[in-house]
Amino acid sequence: MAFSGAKEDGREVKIYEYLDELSTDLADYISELSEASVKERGVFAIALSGGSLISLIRKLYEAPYSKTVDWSKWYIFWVDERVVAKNHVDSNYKLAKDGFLSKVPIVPSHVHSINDTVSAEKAAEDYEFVIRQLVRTRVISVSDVSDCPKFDLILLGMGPDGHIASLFPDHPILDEKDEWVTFVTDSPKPPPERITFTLPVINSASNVAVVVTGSSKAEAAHLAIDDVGPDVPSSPAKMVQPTKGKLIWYLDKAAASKLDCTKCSE
Ligand SMILES: O=C(O)[C@H](O)[C@@H](O)[C@H](O)[C@H](O)COP(=O)(O)O
Repeated sequence: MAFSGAKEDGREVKIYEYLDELSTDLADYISELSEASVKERGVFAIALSGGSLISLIRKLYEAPYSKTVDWSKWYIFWVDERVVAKNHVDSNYKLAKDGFLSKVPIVPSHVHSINDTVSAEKAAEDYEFVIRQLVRTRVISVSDVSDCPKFDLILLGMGPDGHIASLFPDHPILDEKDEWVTFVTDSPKPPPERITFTLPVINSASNVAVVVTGSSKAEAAHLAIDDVGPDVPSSPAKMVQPTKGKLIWYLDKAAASKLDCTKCSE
């Protein structure tokens, strides 16, 4: 690892020279959280994003994790999903299924994808309903500071504009306080129709990891992580501030190249 540092607010920033190293560390981190959560609650509720994240968690289906992780206790959710059929090339479910879920023995009934036969609005409503049922049975824990679900782990990617999940800069849903899952029909990143967890849900998680690679994300990473003052473009990624949970940024050197830290280029 090139650099790992903790910020005053408890956030951790990890920067890697090689993607392979980042992927191994990420797999270590996820398997440790899974073990701790299974020990404490008997289950592990994890929410995935789309994009490059899925290939960056690939080490999880290799040894030793493929054998040591208790896959039967995993429950899978999506932080955001594109409103397309599950077999569509744009589907985050398909991406995760082809690139991860089909390679590990997760119980099919523990995989909670969206209803792909309805409108974005209805899909968001249905997904929130599913999550509410699972909060009731404590498959998903509940936050003791908000009434929000408390996922054991939320994995996020970030776009070059600083978006996370399907929460885009300056979009009114960044202010959503009541819904757990909402929808957009005007996403600047195609496809336009998506459902997404809201910030209160993301910030109620026990653990959040933002995994970012590539130089196109360097400026957005700087704006989200560094103390840049108020007069800067809106950054949804900067609004990821778990109330009680732990936040870790996993960056490669290119994505970290504009961070204000002296040791980052070591
Ligand atoms: O469905 C989506 O589009 C994603 O969930 C989205 O939030 C993604 O995580 C970022 O856009 C980063 O994607 P990349 O890592 O591929 O740049």
